[in-house]
Parts: sequence; structure tokens; C-alpha cells
Amino acid sequence: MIEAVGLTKRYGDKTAVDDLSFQVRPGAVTGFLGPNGSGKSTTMRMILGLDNPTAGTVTIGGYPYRRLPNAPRQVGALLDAKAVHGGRSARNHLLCLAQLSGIPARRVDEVLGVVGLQGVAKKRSKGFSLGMGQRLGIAAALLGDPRVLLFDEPVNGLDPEGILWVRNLMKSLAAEGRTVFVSSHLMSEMALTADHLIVIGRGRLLADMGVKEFIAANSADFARVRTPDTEPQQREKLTSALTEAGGHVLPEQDGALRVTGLALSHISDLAHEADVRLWELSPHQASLEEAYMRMTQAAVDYRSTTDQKAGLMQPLPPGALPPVPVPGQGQPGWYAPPPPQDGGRPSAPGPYGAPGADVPNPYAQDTPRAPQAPTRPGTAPQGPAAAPSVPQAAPAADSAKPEDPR
Ligand SMILES: Nc1ncnc2c1ncn2[C@@H]1O[C@H](COP(=O)(O)OP(=O)(O)OP(=O)(O)O)[C@@H](O)[C@H]1O
Repeated sequence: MIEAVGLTKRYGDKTAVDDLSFQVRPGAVTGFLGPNGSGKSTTMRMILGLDNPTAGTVTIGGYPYRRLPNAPRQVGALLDAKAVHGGRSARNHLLCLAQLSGIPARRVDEVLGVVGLQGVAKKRSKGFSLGMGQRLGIAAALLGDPRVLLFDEPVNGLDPEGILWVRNLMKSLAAEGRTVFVSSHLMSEMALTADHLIVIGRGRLLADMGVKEFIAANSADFARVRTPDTEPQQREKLTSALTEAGGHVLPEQDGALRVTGLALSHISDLAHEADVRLWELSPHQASLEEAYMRMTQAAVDYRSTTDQKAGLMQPLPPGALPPVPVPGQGQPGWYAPPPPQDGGRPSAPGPYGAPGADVPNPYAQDTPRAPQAPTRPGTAPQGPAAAPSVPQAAPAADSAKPEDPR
């Protein structure tokens, strides 16, 4: 288990991590989310003893990383996939790390197989695509067969096949009882991978809860109800019946009604009693991305001056209602769904349940692919920080040259 207590990091005037307390438990994938600059990497670096806290503590299995016995066998991390000596082959890079940590050489071939790099094991890593570099970083993290794994943006640069592979890998590592702590900006991916979320904004803890709980607490479930378009009086009749029963009804742009506060079965019964025919009655819940946007909108440090989403925070004119989001048609003027009906306080999970996904196929592999475009230009995903750091190599003109003997 990873445990942070009052963890704080200041760089001069800048507080990067502010009194953060949380636990990352074994047997689950815990997602670590937050806007750019919110302190995720700083937190991960402090967990791994690469940065000293200004205040507070962070321990792994009860020890600060630097006092952890045989740390590389207990903790594996992918912090910067570029932190590799580019002149070395993938295999030699891993061999160096293995030797430094007393890990047998046969484990190198095992992890190369796990990440699907056995075919390019003898190629110099400076010729690797971003995705192949990520795989090499993941291989380094797995080298010591650790019980605790940290991954900073592990799917950065991976193609859809690679993303699926990482998702399955994370889940299977957690299913083996390991502690898996992973940061990502890809909310759709986190929704499929993580069981639990730790969300920070400007260095502070915003949420520490299950994925389903997080979505329920930061969005409102609702039902979409549609009566025949040709009979507007049916719509009026249903609106009255639903409102009288305590429902909250809002018209949507396409003529449907958005209903909150009533279960689907109750809406159906009320429509039946009012003798109103329905063309649609469907449950809806915000996505993790929408719930995340809603929670973190006030903690975003970097926003484009031309970004329409910035308008979200502007107050509406007196008496004006916010624009109504339309599922599947975008949300005009809104970056996140409207607040929960209880006035913004976290609400109990709604009646319609959250979407879930369970993908088996542990350690499924695929072969590395041709070079891919980076998804976040200028940002460097991470390498084997848990192992001793390896200096980054200068760019090479020709990766087909024989391997650098160093
Ligand atoms: N060595 C440093 N010196 C000064 N400021 C730093 C240093 N490292 C990080 N910071 C600042 O601390 C804050 C948190 O940075 P950090 O990299 O931890 O955020 P992050 O959540 O990982 O961001 P991103 O999602 O963009 O990777 C930022 O404002 C950053 O500029």
C-alpha cells in the first residue's frame, strides 16, 4: 500500500503539492487524475524518493522509498519513457537495470515477451517509436516483479491496440493483488481501467473514491422521455403528471424531456396512468470525462484565451436558465453537464447505474508497430524511475548503426 500523509511540496513560492493525504490499496487499479500542473508527477516523484517533501510523509508498505528494503524488487515505475540510453538496445537497457538491482538476466527476456518487444530486443532504443518506448518503460517497471507499480501516462503514444493491452495489463496486475497507481489524461480510458480514483487540483485532494461513486457524485442521472412529435398536447400532459409526482422536467432541444428525480419505472407508470404514449424512455448518466470536467473546472491552471469552455464559469444573466445539454448533440456553451439536482453536493448513486467494463485477457500482447505520432507533444512519458536513472541520450542521426558499446 502507498500512503501519503499531509504530503506537501513547495518550489519557492509555488506549492506544487498541498497537504495531500491518501492511500493507494493493493488489488485495485487506482487512477490519479488532475489537470496539467496539478502536482501528479511531483507526487509520484516523492513516492519514489526522487524528490523530498517539504512537509508530510509518503510511504510504501510502511517505509519511505529510500528506506524500503530491496526497493527495485518491491516497486516498479514508469515515469519517463525517454529516460533511456538511446545507444543501447532494449535488451541491454533492461540488462543494465537488472544487474544494478540483482535481478537475474532471464527475467529480462520474460518482460520483453510480456511487453511484446522480443522482436526488436536487439535494436537500439533511440530508433523506437513513442509507443515502443512506452513498452520498454513498462518492461523496466515489471523487471523486479514488484508488488507496487506506478505508471505516469502509460498509454501516451500507444495506438488503440496498445491502449487495450495496457488496460488489460493494469487490470491483471491488480487482479494478482498488486498495488497499481496510474495517472492519465484519457478519461475514457480511466473509466475502463480504474476501480478507484484520486483526483487532485492545484496540489490539493479533490476526490478519493470509486469510479462509479465519482461519476454519481459529480453528475446527475436523468431520463430522456419522448412523446409522439405529432401530438404536443401529450407532451404537456406528461410534463404535468411528472411534475405533480415530484419530478424535475426540462425540455431538450429535439423535443424530448429530460427528467430527474423519478425512477424510470415510475415515469413509465405515470405515462400509462395519464394515457400518454412514449416513443422513448431511456436512462442517461454523465461520462467520467463530464464528471471530471465538472469537478476540476475551477482547478484548471492553463486555459486558452480562445477556449469557449472558459465561458462555463461566467455567471448567467438574472433569471436566465443554463443551456440544456442534449445527449449525442454536444452541450452548447457548456464544458460539463449541469450540476447535480441537490445543489452541487455529492449525491447518492442514481437509479440507473453507471456503465462498467470488464475486459479479461491478462498479459495479452501484440507486436510493436511502426512509429506513431505522440499524443502530447513536448511531454515526456516516463521510464524506469524506480530503478536507478539512466541519462537521456542525445538524438542519433542513424538508428541503424551498430549498437553503442557503452
Ligand atoms: N522542479 C520544479 N521546480 C519548480 N516548479 C516545479 C518543479 N516541478 C514541478 N513544478 C511545478 O509544480 C506544479 C506541479 O507540476 P507537476 O509536473 O507535478 O504537475 P502534473 O499534474 O504532473 O502536470 P501534467 O499533467 O502537466 O504532467 C507545476 O506548476 C509545475 O510548474
